[in-house]
Amino acid sequence: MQRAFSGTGIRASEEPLLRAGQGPVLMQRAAHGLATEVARLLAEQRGRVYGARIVLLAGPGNNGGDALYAAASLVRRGVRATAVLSPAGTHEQALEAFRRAGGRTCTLAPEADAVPKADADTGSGLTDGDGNRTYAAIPEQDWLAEAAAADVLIDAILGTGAHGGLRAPWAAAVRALQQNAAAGKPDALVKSRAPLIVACDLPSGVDANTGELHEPVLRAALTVTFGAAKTGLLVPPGEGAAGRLQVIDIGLSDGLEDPVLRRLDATDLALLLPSPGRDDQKYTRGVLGVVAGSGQYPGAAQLSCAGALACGVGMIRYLGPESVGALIHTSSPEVVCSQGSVDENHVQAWLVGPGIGNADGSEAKQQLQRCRDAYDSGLPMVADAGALTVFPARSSARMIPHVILTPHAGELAQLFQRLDRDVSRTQIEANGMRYAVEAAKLTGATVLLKGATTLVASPHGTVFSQSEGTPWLATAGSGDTLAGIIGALLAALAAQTARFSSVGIAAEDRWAAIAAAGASLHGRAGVLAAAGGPLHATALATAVPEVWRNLQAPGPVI
Ligand SMILES: NC(=O)C1=CN([C@@H]2O[C@H](COP(=O)(O)OP(=O)(O)OC[C@H]3O[C@@H](n4cnc5c(N)ncnc54)[C@H](O)[C@@H]3O)[C@@H](O)[C@H]2O)[C@@H](O)CC1
Ligand SMILES: Nc1ncnc2c1ncn2[C@@H]1O[C@H](COP(=O)(O)OP(=O)(O)O)[C@@H](O)[C@H]1O
Ligand SMILES: [K+]
Repeated sequence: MQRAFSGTGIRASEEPLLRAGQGPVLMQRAAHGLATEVARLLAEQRGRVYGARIVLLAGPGNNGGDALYAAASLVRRGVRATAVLSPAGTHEQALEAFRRAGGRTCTLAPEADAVPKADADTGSGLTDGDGNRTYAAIPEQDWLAEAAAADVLIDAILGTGAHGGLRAPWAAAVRALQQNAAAGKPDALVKSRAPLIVACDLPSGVDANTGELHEPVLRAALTVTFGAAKTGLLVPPGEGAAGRLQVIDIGLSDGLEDPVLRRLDATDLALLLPSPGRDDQKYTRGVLGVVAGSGQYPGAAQLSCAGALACGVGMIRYLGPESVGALIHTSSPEVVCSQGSVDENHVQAWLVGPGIGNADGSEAKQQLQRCRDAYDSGLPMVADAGALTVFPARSSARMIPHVILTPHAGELAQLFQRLDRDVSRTQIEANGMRYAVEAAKLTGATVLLKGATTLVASPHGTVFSQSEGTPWLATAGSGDTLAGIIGALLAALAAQTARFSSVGIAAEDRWAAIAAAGASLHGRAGVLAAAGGPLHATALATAVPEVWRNLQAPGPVI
């Protein structure tokens, strides 16, 4: 399981080491990790490290220091490196090491434009191996051209010491880089693509604690982060700016306290996903009741049932209009369909809401009543789509973590409105974690906020984040399938607390873990079904069993 910590938490864990004079050692470990990852990237892209070109944007703090030390070691491997320095100052020892190695520098002008000044005491670009001036400066303005021609651009302007977004002159410098990239520079004759951006510790402008973006932010292909993952790198929208995440161990693990969030990995899924035992029969494996679909949206019911069936649910009891039941029977004859009431159906969990419509007709009213009855039954429940418009009706002082709400950002904004809290979709998209956590606290329910990174907040404060999917999942019916997957896992796993404790998840957090496992399976199924190309929701359920099989850890060879 991957764990993420707040930037402040990670800094606190560094404190005792810093007091013990270990700061330089930590920085060397960080720099070594960064240099190794950049070298790996260069080797992948170019076939070799020697002769590559990098530009680093080195801010005034330790973040810039990390990158300067890393670049110094890359220069010693034959990389041509140019550091753009902050007028506010630079980590002196790291700069010295960089210059000694033969790195080139220029310093941004303090005013709010991107025009840099060549370092005052250089000019001619000379280097000498043993004198004081062991570096060369680059002429004014040239750093932008140098950046465009580079193989890798290292963003080391701000790290965990950042307060807010980039200020002048860095903000202007980053905007200038972005404008160049948008205008199609660099010259295609020289280089076929823009430099790969590597963020040192985190992309500058991403809030390490919340994942909020303070623009301008350079979108990284790779983020090399030190000590542990910062929360902001595993939640939206920060994760989208960070690219691939590589965590470098710098020896902080002893000081790290409770993580802010967790991410289930393939091993966790293999341990958590249910598999039938010899003595099982269909009722013990979990029966899922489904209240979904309407004359207007029959497909949502079919997709939800298909998602649940793909997870090997013991049985589905479907409640809804006869016409929808007939359709479900055609695509999934194993589903038991009726028009009965919730009370008449014995199940382990309910999935309510996909495609029930919001019209006032008697059919929709009946479905909404079934949703309420399912809630009143006190059984574990997934409330999706249409059910989110009636539930929860009021802010609840009760803890109901067994109720899993699955809104996307727009639906969460509506939910907040019903709770007399004015939060817009845009605000939720800018800081998903804050609002998922707040919604879980307000409702007492488990809240799964859908998106490229899906967050699951338990009302007890635990947060999971999953991001295995593909943008191809943004297609109609994808969410219905997800609801079915989570419903099936809920029916099978709700009572199996031991399974969760075996992977370090408290019993009270198992509802959130079930939702997170569902999101992970759904994302993986999306990647498999899309295979790099388009995806339609029906293909998702079909892909789930193969994803599941691939997750199972190989058994012992007897
Ligand atoms: N503390 C440690 O023991 C270690 C720190 N490491 C590195 O050090 C970084 C943290 O270093 P620092 O605490 O020096 O902080 P930063 O390097 O993030 O930057 C702090 C400096 O930036 C300025 N600044 C803050 N916000 C700004 C803004 N919005 N616009 C412009 N300037 C701004 C501050 O005035 C300060 O001078 C980590 O991200 C990591 O890269 C690593 O070397 C590992 C060990
Ligand atoms: N850009 C994206 N990248 C990865 N997954 C996405 C992206 N956009 C949406 N998804 C996922 O696709 C699903 C869409 O659900 P939803 O919006 O409810 O669709 P629908 O209501 O049409 O079924 C969610 O699981 C969400 O996490
Ligand atoms: K950075």
